[in-house]
Amino acid sequence: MPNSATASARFPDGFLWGAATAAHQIEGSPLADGAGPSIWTRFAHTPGMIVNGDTGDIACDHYHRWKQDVALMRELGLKAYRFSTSWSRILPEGTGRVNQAGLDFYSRLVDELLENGIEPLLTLYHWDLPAALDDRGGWLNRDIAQWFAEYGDVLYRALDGRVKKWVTLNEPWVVTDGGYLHGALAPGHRSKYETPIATHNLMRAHGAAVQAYRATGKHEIGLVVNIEPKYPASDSADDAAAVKRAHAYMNEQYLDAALLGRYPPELKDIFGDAWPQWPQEDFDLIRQKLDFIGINYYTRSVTKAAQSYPLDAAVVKQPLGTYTETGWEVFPQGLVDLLVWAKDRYGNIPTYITENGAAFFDPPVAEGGRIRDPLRIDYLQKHLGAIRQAIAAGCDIRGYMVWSLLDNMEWSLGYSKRFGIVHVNYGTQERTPKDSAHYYSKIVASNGASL
Ligand SMILES: OC[C@@H]1[C@@H](O)[C@H](O)[C@@H](O)c2[nH]c(CCc3ccccc3)c[n+]21
Repeated sequence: MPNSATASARFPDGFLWGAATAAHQIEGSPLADGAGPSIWTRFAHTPGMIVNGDTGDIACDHYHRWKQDVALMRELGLKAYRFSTSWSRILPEGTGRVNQAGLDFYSRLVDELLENGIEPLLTLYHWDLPAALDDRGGWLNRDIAQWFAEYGDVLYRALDGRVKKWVTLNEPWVVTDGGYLHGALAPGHRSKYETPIATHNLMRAHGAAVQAYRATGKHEIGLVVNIEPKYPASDSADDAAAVKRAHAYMNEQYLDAALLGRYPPELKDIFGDAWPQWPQEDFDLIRQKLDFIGINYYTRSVTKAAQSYPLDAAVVKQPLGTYTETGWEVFPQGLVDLLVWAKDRYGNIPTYITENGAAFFDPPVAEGGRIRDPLRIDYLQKHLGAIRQAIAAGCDIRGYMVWSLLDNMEWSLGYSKRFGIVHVNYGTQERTPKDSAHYYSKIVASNGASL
């Protein structure tokens, strides 16, 4: 809990306060103006994959309402906006022919952001792989490193300078664990052999895209990972070993590859004969100097040894814990612990909290358009306090992007979970700032002093 030192800590001048979204979750119109389908267009139209049969065909209709959404960000006083571009809007076949209408959409969005004093943070890949590339093996095909670099290069040449903070990948761990091991996310594979291959090609593609940026880009590029602290359920040796495996698998695997040029040794134990030995030149490609990292933090996992694949570990629900609608424990101390861990392991690289937020059941829009979401306000307050503690502990945290600006399509959970600080009525597409939006707006205006 905060002490006199941390309570007096403050957010540094110029701290970048913003909100985050992702293309497939808010845009809708996935095939408009020459865009090609992504694996999420396919996955959502595959019966049984998404709760209630929801799809991203309309979502928040941001593809048409982008100007009003930027005006909303302006009203909230946001300093930055983290969004992702849809690879298959830009390159409908994934490589080769550029769809100018797709590029124009993002160019107009960036100009509108800049005209409203909002800094764009652009994520190249937030899970929506072009279906045409999945047909060619997708993340299982080593050629994807060049395909991804080519895609990045198209955007760098079109937008660098207006966009000064670039992100290659959003959460490679989720892409592989969800898309290739457990199958809950597109492309819905379930293979312990494919998972490490997808991991390695994602990281090779990350490296190739950073290399391509260094050839023409004049600003900053980084990687976004989701990390989740693992705490032992007991002081038994088995639980300690389970924590070690879970921590290596989720928290160390991708940052070690990108920043240290190696995978944690536990991965070989975890995947056994499914863990390939990769050539050194792959790590030379993967390990590229980064200007920053993005950390997406939501919760922690109290972990015990248990029969499970591949970790032989299980999460232990906390009887006295507070949980969100997605079943994640509210545990802000975990953010402090992990930021300090990352500082010590990777040498205090500039860090943005690129996602943090919660889904709670929000009441319907009350008279006068008010939506009371006290649990989300409490969640944000506690986690912003944790960031302030981490800064006081010496972590170089440069900014915070709340997840999410808008209620949106929560992947396989469809529209059943609402993470937005702004409510979306999917029938009318009306946006209504929740109490948490007004709370966050004051935080931004006071650089966290009103926390
Ligand atoms: O689930 C809320 C958000 C998603 O809407 C974002 O697109 C994604 O970047 C994101 N990552 C996480 C944490 C990792 C995670 C994702 C999905 C399922 C379980 C854990 C939470 N979220």
